[in-house]
Order: sequence, then structure tokens, then C-alpha cells
Amino acid sequence: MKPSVILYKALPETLQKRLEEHFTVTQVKNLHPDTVAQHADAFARAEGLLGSSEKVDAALLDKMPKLRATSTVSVGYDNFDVEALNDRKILLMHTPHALTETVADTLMALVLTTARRVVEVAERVKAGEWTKSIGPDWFGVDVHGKTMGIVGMGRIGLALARRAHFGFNMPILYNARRHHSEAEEQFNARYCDLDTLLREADYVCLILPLTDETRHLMGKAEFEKMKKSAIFINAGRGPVVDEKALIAALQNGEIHAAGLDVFEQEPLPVDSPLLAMPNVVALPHIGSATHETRYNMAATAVDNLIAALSGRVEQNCVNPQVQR
Ligand SMILES: NC(=O)C1=CN([C@@H]2O[C@H](COP(=O)(O)OP(=O)(O)OC[C@H]3O[C@@H](n4cnc5c(N)ncnc54)[C@H](O)[C@@H]3O)[C@@H](O)[C@H]2O)C=CC1
Ligand SMILES: O=C(O)C(=O)CO
Repeated sequence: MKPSVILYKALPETLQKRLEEHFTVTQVKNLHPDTVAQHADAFARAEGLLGSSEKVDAALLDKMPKLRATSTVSVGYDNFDVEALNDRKILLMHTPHALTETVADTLMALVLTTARRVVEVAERVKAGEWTKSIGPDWFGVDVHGKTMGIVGMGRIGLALARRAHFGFNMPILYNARRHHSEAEEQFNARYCDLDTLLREADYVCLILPLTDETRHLMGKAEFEKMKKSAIFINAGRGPVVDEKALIAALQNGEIHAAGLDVFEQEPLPVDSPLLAMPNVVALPHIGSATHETRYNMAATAVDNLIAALSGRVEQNCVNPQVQR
């Protein structure tokens, strides 16, 4: 008999078929308690779980006593209670590598868009304001040759450093939990503490996971340390930034501009003060959102679940130590 799996995300047809070749699949629209109650038998039978962007906590796991593996279509796994998974010996699979280059492209796009005010001036053109040769009130600031500060030199941070170094000739400062010899040797990146990075960087780019340690890593005191001319970018997770402090820093002119792909609350409420600021570029969490990359992520997640439920976990596992 095929193992039972709960799928809580729509998959491309080819991948849905591949999943169904290996498993008996119950598709649900989300993991809300009402949905779980509606499909209680399927949840009780499920040995696998596949999807993204939903909370997977102890209360949900208690409804799935047979669960052996969960596979998220993302690299970040802050939605999961990893301790509760470990206690129950449930594998957690994710999709590093599949999205690294695409997310680094998004970070670079945010840097360029905020620096050159691309959204703002394009809107002025559409509004019919381009009536004569432009003056300094339409100018942006340079990216090439400026100092890039990267907070989080992991897979994506490294791909951003490559772009900054080779594409834009930027000196690079970085902060992470450890020194990264590849970044230092290949991209001439210099490790420094967060305070030094905040004081010296022209672009402060956050690409960090959300953990107890990183929650509100950027607050009032941190924004005060940044240069008034500096641009702040976040494409990691929203709660790494105290959004109220960011709004105040922008309102008080403590920093020049911000490019944001992630927010404390998503979707970003339409009355957020961030949306009224011309010097803020707000994106709807599109870091990995290209057709190619989203397909590759979903394919990786399907393969990850097949490997995990057949006891062949070699890569992409957050907690391999729980393997039975
Ligand atoms: N906006 C989006 O659509 C996307 C956002 N992300 C986010 O980006 C994060 C990073 O992804 P990867 O680079 O693949 O992860 P990774 O695990 O390769 O890198 C994480 C880096 O953060 C550093 N770090 C962790 N805690 C830290 C701390 N307290 N202080 C300083 N540095 C710290 C680590 O040392 C490492 O260098 C993901 O966890 C996810 O939250 C990832 C993909 C898409
Ligand atoms: O993979 C992740 O962690 C995302 O945020 C979406 O790609």
C-alpha cells in the first residue's frame, strides 16, 4: 500500500502526478484547524506532509500520529516547530540551492530599484510629469563602487556578494555566525561585527533566517547607527526587523531609503505607513518567485518527500539526526 500524504499547496500537473505515483494524496487548501477537522481521517493516516507558508506546530502534529516526514517548498523553515518535530522523530526537508541565485537577483533588484528610484520615477512618467529634461529632483545615487554590507553570508548572501563584487565592483563587508573563506578569498569580502557594518555600509542587505536570535535584530539603535545616506534592504524574514523602528528611521530621515520583500505581517496591510513613502520599494515576498525557480523548488520538495519516506535521506534535511 502506498503511504498517505497530505498536500497543502497546488503543484504543477507533472509534479502532482509524480507525487501520486508514490503516495495516496489528499489535497487540502490549508492547515487551518477547521480544514484539519474536515479531513480528520486523512490527517490521522498521513505519513507525509508537503506544502508551504503554513504554521506546523505541536497541535497540528498531534492530529497526525503517523507522520514521518514533512517537506516544505521553501528554504526557510521558521513556520515549523522543529523541537516538536524532533521529539516525534519527524524529518523536516527543505529546498536550499533551488532558489539561491533567484533570491540574490531579487536582492540586487531591490538595491538598484531603491538607489535609482526606478518605481518612483516610472510612476511620475506614467502620471505625465515628464514634461521637460529632468533635473536633480529625479536623480538617484550610484550603486557601483559603493560599500555593500551583507548580514547573513549563507548560500544567498554569497550569491549576492558575487554579484556585488564582479558586477558592481563594490567593496563588501559582511556579518554572519562564522567567517566565510569563499567570500573573503573570491569576493574580497571583509568580516566585521554588526555595528561596524551598519556604520560603514552604503547598502545594508539582510538575508537571514528568522530565529530567536535574529528576531528584531534591527531596531531603533541599529537604524541610528546607519549612515543617513544608507539604503536598507531586507529579503530574509520580516520579523528580523522591528518594522515600527524602520518606519520611524525613514520618517526621521535617519536612513535614505528601503527595499523590502518581507514584512512583519504578510500580506502587508494596505494602511502600512511604508506604502505612503516614495523612498520605499515594497515587494510581495517575490524573492524566489520566477516560473523556473518555483518549479524547481516544488520538484525538489516532491523528491525530498519521496526520499524521506523511503528512508533515503542524503540531502536537504534540516534534522537528519532523527532518522529512524
Ligand atoms: N524573500 C524570499 O522569498 C526568501 C527569503 N529567504 C530567507 O533567507 C534566509 C537565508 O537563506 P540561505 O542563504 O539559503 O540560508 P543559509 O542557512 O545558507 O544562510 C544563513 C546565514 O545567516 C547567518 N546567520 C544566522 N543567524 C545569524 C545571526 N544571529 N547573526 C548573523 N548571522 C546569522 C548564518 O551564519 C548564515 O551565514 C532563509 O532562511 C529565508 O528566511 C530565502 C529564500 C527566499
Ligand atoms: O524559500 C523561502 O524561504 C521563501 O521565503 C520563499 O521562497
